[in-house]
Amino acid sequence: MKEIKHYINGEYVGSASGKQFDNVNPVNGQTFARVHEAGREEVDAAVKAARAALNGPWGKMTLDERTRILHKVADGINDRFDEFLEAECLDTGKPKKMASHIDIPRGAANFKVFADMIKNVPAESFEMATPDGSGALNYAVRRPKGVIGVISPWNLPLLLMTWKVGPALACGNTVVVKPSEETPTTTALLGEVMKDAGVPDGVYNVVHGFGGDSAGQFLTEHQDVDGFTFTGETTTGETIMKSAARGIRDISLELGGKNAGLVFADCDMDKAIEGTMRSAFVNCGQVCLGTERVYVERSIFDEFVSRLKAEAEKLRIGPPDDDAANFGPLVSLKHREKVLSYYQKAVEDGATVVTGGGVPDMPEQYAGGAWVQPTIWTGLSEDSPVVTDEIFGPCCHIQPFDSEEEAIELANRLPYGLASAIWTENVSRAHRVAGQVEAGIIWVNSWFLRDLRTPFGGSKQSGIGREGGVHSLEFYTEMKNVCIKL
Ligand SMILES: NC(=O)c1ccc[n+]([C@@H]2O[C@H](COP(=O)([O-])OP(=O)(O)OC[C@H]3O[C@@H](n4cnc5c(N)ncnc54)[C@H](O)[C@@H]3O)[C@@H](O)[C@H]2O)c1
Ligand SMILES: O=C/C=C/C=C(\O)C(=O)O
Repeated sequence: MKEIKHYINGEYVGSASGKQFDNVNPVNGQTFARVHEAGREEVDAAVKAARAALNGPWGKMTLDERTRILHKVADGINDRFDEFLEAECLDTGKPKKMASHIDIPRGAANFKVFADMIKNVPAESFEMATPDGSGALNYAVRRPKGVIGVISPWNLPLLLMTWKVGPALACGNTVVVKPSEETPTTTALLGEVMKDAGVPDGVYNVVHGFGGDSAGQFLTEHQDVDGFTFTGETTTGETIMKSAARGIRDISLELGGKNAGLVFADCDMDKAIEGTMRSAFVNCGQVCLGTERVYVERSIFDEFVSRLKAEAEKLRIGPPDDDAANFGPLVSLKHREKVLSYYQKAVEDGATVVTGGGVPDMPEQYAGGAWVQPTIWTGLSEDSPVVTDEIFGPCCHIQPFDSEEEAIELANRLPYGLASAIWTENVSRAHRVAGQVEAGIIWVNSWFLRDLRTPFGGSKQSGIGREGGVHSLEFYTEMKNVCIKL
């Protein structure tokens, strides 16, 4: 069986302990690879390699050389597009059609965009007067933050990992990546691309394993890591924040959400249905920005619900290779248990199940997979856990509202604040509501439309800090002010 090893100092290495875990295909529940689990020893070796590369070849490289190499990394991903696609779909079960449009191209773009950006970022300078009349000049330069610990989730594995590694390397840092235990393959494969592109050994390191009492915890506790960038659940973010506090290390946290879609009667209904369909069901609902709460103005509520139901029932469930399929399994049977527990809870709490609510019948060869039905509910109380907790599944609850004020209040009532989608053709309303919804990312008449130069992140319990554009450069560099007395 295939083995997935750590990538440390430019070499694929196994764990000294011999500990391994299964990599399971969610399409059929079968183990297709064994993954080495890092102990403190491997994590330490990876951090040491990253430190040496930072002080050595990578730190000494010119900006031009570094950015040229990062372009080669992007080209390397594109050259091996089909391998990345195959690997990502084996780990996640997602439709190849989707991964070939979103995950893999963004994996490459994340290197190009930030390599170009770092070359064009201006420096700040201030002239000042001094009592002796000679004056002084201040200028600020950016220096790499150092060794960055990157901890990434399983829902968009390559996209979300490179979203951090791209800018981190562009800024001259070195990294130790701990991908999700569910989806280690593309992060491992990227090591080969790094090597071929001429990235010096030790710049990009990968350690595999779980979170608590495993590679994730060992990495965040390692005192020679200068900062952590994490995407995942809010509770994990809290744990990482505590570890990072020791030694005063910086953090960037992109966390969970329970995002609201607000659909006004003056919307273009076709657009609102198409966008809400994607935001609730794409990637089997496993997108942090997804809409699990839909609020619809009462006069169009019935029409909206019946149209969304009709569209959800047209989703084609199937494995990654099925070109007609646009809906894959959840990432794992364990995650399906969690999602199904909310499906059950919705019924207990008195929901009307508009569609779905269970497990689809699948052909024999897929019977062991993590399949679940796309599900829509109405009629729940706003206090039901189904409406307040992030489920991270292909489901949404639709609730009517009567006024703009009420819609905003409903959107803002939870402690999360990641994203929101507003559907209206009234431009004044669009600006007004966008200004009042408490979220880091607002889309009007669209969803998941991404310009990588824009600030990306969550407010409230959905995160700390922003990545994207110059905001990534802020996190991945230290500003140093030099004051010269003239
Ligand atoms: N805000 C965003 O941009 C964004 C994007 C994608 C996903 N998410 C969130 O991610 C979650 C789904 O991903 P997940 O289930 O993989 O999240 P998770 O928090 O369970 O795991 C994420 C990563 O953290 C590691 N980890 C877990 N416990 C750890 C610990 N104690 N110390 C160090 N590392 C630890 C895991 O092994 C994994 O690599 C959802 O909550 C989703 O909203 C947020
Ligand atoms: O699941 C969450 C999706 C996050 C997307 C990004 O971080 C991005 O598009 O850069």
